Amino acid sequence: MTLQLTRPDDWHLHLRDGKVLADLIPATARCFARAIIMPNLRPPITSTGQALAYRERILAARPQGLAFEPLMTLYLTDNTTPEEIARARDSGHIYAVKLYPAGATTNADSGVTNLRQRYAVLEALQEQGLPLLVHGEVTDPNVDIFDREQVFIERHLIPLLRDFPALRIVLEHITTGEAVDFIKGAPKNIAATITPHHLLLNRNAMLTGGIQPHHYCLPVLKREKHRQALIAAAISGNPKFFLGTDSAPHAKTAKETACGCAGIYSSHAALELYAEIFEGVGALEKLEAFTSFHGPDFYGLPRNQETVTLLKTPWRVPEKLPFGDQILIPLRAGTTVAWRLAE
Ligand SMILES: NC(=O)N[C@@H](CC(=O)O)C(=O)O
Ligand SMILES: [Zn+2]
Ligand SMILES: [Zn+2]
Repeated sequence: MTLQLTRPDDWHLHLRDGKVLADLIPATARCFARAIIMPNLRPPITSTGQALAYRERILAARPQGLAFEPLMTLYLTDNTTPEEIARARDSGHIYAVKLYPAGATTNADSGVTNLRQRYAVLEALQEQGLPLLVHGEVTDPNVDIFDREQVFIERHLIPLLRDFPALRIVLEHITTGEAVDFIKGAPKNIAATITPHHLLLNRNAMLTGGIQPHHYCLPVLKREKHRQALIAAAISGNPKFFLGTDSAPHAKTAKETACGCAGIYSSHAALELYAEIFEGVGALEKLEAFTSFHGPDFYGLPRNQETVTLLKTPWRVPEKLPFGDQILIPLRAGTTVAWRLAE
């Protein structure tokens, strides 16, 4: 059995920087034509100049003969100016601005401390037509970690929509039924990405049989009923939901330690795993729109012209992958994946 799809794009990717770029890019470039490159480096990508330099480093590490195009983003801080947003827009290479509530996730300590004080910059985004990508979790220590997405929607996202009705917003890596319902009911300038891991796993995968650090990510995995709601959204054909892997590699040593960091690496098998999920619920005919149409349509970019082919050829995911001087443990390490991308 084979499946032909318009070449997809990854609308949420962490490529990191430095030596590891050369290890990471091939897995994405073999499959995806473009990817939104998240800016949460250390230090973060906060200026147009930094984003353009980072883009050059990515292009330099790109394997020969692969046409992969990185779509750059800026990291919103308390110091981002409206002028920087205009510069970003004019550069032609920056496609969005990322909001990390300060401290919400990996490398988010330079994030926004008070959204209400950033209204001049949000105004500029709305005017320039650049989407705001949101890590949608509150950091309030009094809010249970499993509720942080839902509370973010109530406290921050709903007021944001009201105050900036023309701003395009992507609620990244949604994890709850509440987020699905919110997105479905929101105006058409609001969309969401869904990761393979949140479609495949519930929180048992992180907390049974001993703690499973390679299944720890943010927003944290949720209950089964939320996973079911995400699957229903992904296969619904609703153009507000599209592919974003949030593939977020960390060295094995940084995951398998006290205070291990958040992030799951999936680029090595991302499209294959989405196919597995859609096939599992008898919805393969809905896969292409989710992987290849809804994202570019939302961003106002052309859909890709070429196609990719998935073969029903089971293969075994390696136990580990190279990551600069270190190694990383990929999602589904050592297990079989049913679909394989044709070379
Ligand atoms: N998703 C994660 O758990 N981690 C991401 C950051 C993010 O996307 O929130 C990372 O950069 O490692
Ligand atoms: Zn995030
Ligand atoms: Zn991410």
